[in-house]
Amino acid sequence: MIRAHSVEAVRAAEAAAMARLPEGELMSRAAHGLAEVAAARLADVEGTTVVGLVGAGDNGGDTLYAVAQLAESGFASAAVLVPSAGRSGVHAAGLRAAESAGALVHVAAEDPEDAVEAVAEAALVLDGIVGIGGRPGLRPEAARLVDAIDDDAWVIAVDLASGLDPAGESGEDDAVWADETVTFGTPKPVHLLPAGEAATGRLTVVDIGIEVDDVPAAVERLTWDDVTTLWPVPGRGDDKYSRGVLGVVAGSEAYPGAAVLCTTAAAEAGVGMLRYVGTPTPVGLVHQAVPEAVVGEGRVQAWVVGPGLDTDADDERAREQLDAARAALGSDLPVVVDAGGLALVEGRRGAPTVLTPHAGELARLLTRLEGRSAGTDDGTQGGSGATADRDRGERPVTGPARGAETTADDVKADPLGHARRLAALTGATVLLKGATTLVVTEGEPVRSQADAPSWLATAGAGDVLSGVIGALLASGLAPHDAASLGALVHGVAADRASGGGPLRALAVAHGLRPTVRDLLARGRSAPG
Ligand SMILES: NC(=O)C1=CN([C@@H]2O[C@H](COP(=O)(O)OP(=O)(O)OC[C@H]3O[C@@H](n4cnc5c(N)ncnc54)[C@H](OP(=O)(O)O)[C@@H]3O)[C@@H](O)[C@H]2O)[C@@H](O)CC1
Ligand SMILES: Nc1ncnc2c1ncn2[C@@H]1O[C@H](COP(=O)(O)OP(=O)(O)O)[C@@H](O)[C@H]1O
Ligand SMILES: [K+]
Repeated sequence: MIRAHSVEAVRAAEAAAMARLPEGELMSRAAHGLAEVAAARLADVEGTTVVGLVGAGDNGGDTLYAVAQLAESGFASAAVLVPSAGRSGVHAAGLRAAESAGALVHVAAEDPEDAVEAVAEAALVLDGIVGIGGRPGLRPEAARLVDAIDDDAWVIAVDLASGLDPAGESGEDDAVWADETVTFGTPKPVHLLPAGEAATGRLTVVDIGIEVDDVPAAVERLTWDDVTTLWPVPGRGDDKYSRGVLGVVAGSEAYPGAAVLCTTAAAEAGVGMLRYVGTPTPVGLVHQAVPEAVVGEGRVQAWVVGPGLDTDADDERAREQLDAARAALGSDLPVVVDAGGLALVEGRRGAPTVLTPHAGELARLLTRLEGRSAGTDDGTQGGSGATADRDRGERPVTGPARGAETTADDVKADPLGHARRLAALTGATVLLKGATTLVVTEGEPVRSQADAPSWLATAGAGDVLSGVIGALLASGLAPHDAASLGALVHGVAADRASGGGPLRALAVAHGLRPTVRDLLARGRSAPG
């Protein structure tokens, strides 16, 4: 698992490490790791010129020491000092080190044209304008230099791409766009969250000796190794019932295919048994495509409610299906709620729940639920029950006044904030789908998965995801694990099925079995 820590947690760990290490040791380790990555990359791009953009804080200090090391190694190295205070505005000892190693120094405040020219000529740029002490956005003098970076230059962000919000909460257009980020000690939330992930590029963590293993993460990302740990593997004593039965209420006369995709995915994910509840057309299709499924209600351990469900249909069979959907939501069993099922969500359920909206569905659900709670005194429905947990880097749930409309664009501009609002309002695990899929459960570190190719943005892919998560819930996984593990495996299956080319949802579903098999085999063959 990749674990990212809040700025506050990093500062505390840094203070603890500094108390037991000689002065300057942490920065020296950071700069050394940075310079090694930079030297390797200069070899890759066959470049010789490196420029460090140096800001006012320790991020600039790291960069100056790295520039010094690169100069000593024989690269044509320069430091461009960004602050308006010039030389006196940057890390003094770092500047001395760079100069005595033979690096050129360009002071933007004294000769802006010369500084721009130096930046434009670099094959490799180290962005050391700001790190975890930075406020989002770039000041004009910094932006001018960043604009001068050659399109072909390789950009390494020092700790994080300057201009991004280190907490990854707010999106920021005015930031460095890095090919690569070299961070220190532990990843920061911005590296894993939609607001900063794209501008972060490839991420390397340099071990500088700060200890965060026992510190709660703000954001987590499951990796392939976690499949071995978390995936429910049957034992000798198991039978189909003990492994977990999944009930699926999905598909309709209008959208019958969703039932096939969802049940196929659950079967491919290896669920113990499947029960399917639907109207005649999807029932016929599920019979054909998934002969393993049993049609009709019965005892189950978890439900999937909603893929392809038509909540407007009102013939008798559709009404029966909707009754089954409402009964599942009203039960004390775990439920994955997707698509049409989201329209049936009335607030908090008293049982494990995973809501799997995309941005538009999340916006509609928030608008409806917040509208309903407008003017009531019920704090649990309005989101005011959420508290800040600074250790986890979480912030209080904030948002527009209750009852205001939320749009899909609002959600896309702040996916994490909106997923948190829905989680606070419903008490459910909220899985917000997208290129980066967020899984938010109150009291848990956010999980952020980015395993899928963009080809996965195709109709029906969400129906497949709900089937995988349902299978995991039925086997007894907690909602937070089921949702994030489901997203990981769904993304990896998609990546393999795509192989760089087009993808259809059914191919993702059929790719699940070999994907899980290979990920489990990988764990078995891992050393140790
Ligand atoms: N933690 C660790 O274990 C270790 C941390 N290390 C390193 O320290 C870094 C943190 O250093 P830091 O605390 O000095 O803050 P930093 O990010 O350099 O920025 C603050 C300065 O920037 C300025 N400024 C702010 N916003 C701005 C903006 N938008 N645009 C322009 N300027 C802006 C602000 O000036 P102000 O505006 O307040 O006058 C202030 O002077 C960390 O990221 C890592 O690289 C390593 O050395 C090893 C161990
Ligand atoms: N740009 C993207 N890159 C990777 N995955 C994506 C991207 N956009 C969407 N996805 C994924 O594709 C799936 C789409 O699901 P959804 O929107 O519910 O489709 P449908 O409702 O048609 O089944 C989700 O798993 C989502 O995370
Ligand atoms: K930086």
